[in-house]
Amino acid sequence: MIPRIAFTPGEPAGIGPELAVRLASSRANGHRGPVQIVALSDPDLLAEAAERMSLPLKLIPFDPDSAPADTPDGSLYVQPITLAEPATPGRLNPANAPYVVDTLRTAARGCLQRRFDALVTGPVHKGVINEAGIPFSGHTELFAEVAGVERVVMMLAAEELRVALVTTHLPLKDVSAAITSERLEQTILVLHRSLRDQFRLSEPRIGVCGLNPHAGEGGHLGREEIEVIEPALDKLRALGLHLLGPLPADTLFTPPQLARCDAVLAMYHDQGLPVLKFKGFGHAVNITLGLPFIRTSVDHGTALNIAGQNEADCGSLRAALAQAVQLAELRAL
Ligand SMILES: NC(=O)c1ccc[n+]([C@@H]2O[C@H](COP(=O)([O-])OP(=O)(O)OC[C@H]3O[C@@H](n4cnc5c(N)ncnc54)[C@H](O)[C@@H]3O)[C@@H](O)[C@H]2O)c1
Ligand SMILES: N[C@H](C(=O)O)[C@H](O)COP(=O)(O)O
Repeated sequence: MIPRIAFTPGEPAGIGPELAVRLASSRANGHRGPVQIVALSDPDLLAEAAERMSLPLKLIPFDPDSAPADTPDGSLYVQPITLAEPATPGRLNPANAPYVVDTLRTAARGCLQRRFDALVTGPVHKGVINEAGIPFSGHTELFAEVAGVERVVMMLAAEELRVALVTTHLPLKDVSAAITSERLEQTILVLHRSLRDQFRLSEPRIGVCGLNPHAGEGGHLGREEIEVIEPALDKLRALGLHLLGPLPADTLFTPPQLARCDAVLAMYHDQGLPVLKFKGFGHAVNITLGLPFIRTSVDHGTALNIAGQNEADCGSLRAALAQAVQLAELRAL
């Protein structure tokens, strides 16, 4: 099998175009087997990035009706989507936001139609997309909408650590109300199923963080653990799931507790992701669980401060590609 992977380089003024060029030129450091990488992008954007970086880049028109073929070194297949205006590295332009969203929607639809075996995404800038008048909180939420799936789960993985989130991109003041029994149960079931079926862990062990300091200190520092989290965990334990917690996050993220878990479930974005990124920034992978297609992504943002300067590190993108290929190969078994 030669996996056919859709790749969206993301925000055109960010480091995505450079990462695409670097991926083409040094793919051997990531996934080593044959793989067809199809960039959904403006070809001129990629060609300009390659020229700035003094690296060769051959863009091969993608033919969806041809058999999957390996990507030669220094090349990418391309499905062209045209920018509204030329992009300048480091300078956000809301006029190009519809282009970014178009690349994501087109790639996701291609996956749903089985035209691609998986999707790897580069970084987008959520702010500029909203400034353009397009409500957007992240890839995760957009792909759930395109696929018509009610509950997906964001999980980032680095080395031995996997961190999944109950809530994703929402203001901190809204987190408590968003953590309902129903949402928690659905999230844990999606995570459990993915660890078992996609990551081949026969009896996944999930460590669950509390929401409040010291997991609520017996109700003296918040009651969400008593009223929402513990009842949901009890219900799922009765179904046979191996769940640890709710434990205070600063206890669960210690080596002895982590050794007891295959994944940690954090209640909100900045409870879990800083730990994960401290452990693995630069080679961690963001994986959306619960979609009807495989989607992986980089662990970093658009890095506007270094865009166009040939400084962007491609480690996380390579890891995201390797993870997507591995999941696609496992699915094909
Ligand atoms: N996968 C995604 O689409 C994704 C992920 C995270 C953040 N974002 C978005 O990116 C935008 C900017 O976010 P931010 O500034 O908080 O985070 P950022 O990751 O863009 O930058 C944080 C720091 O890390 C550096 N950095 C990031 N990636 C790098 C790379 N590959 N090589 C070398 N250095 C790198 C940057 O230069 C910067 O100093 C926001 O709009 C945010 O929402 C998108
Ligand atoms: N929460 C992610 C992170 O901090 O790395 C990032 O914003 C990307 O999320 P999406 O894949 O949903 O865009």
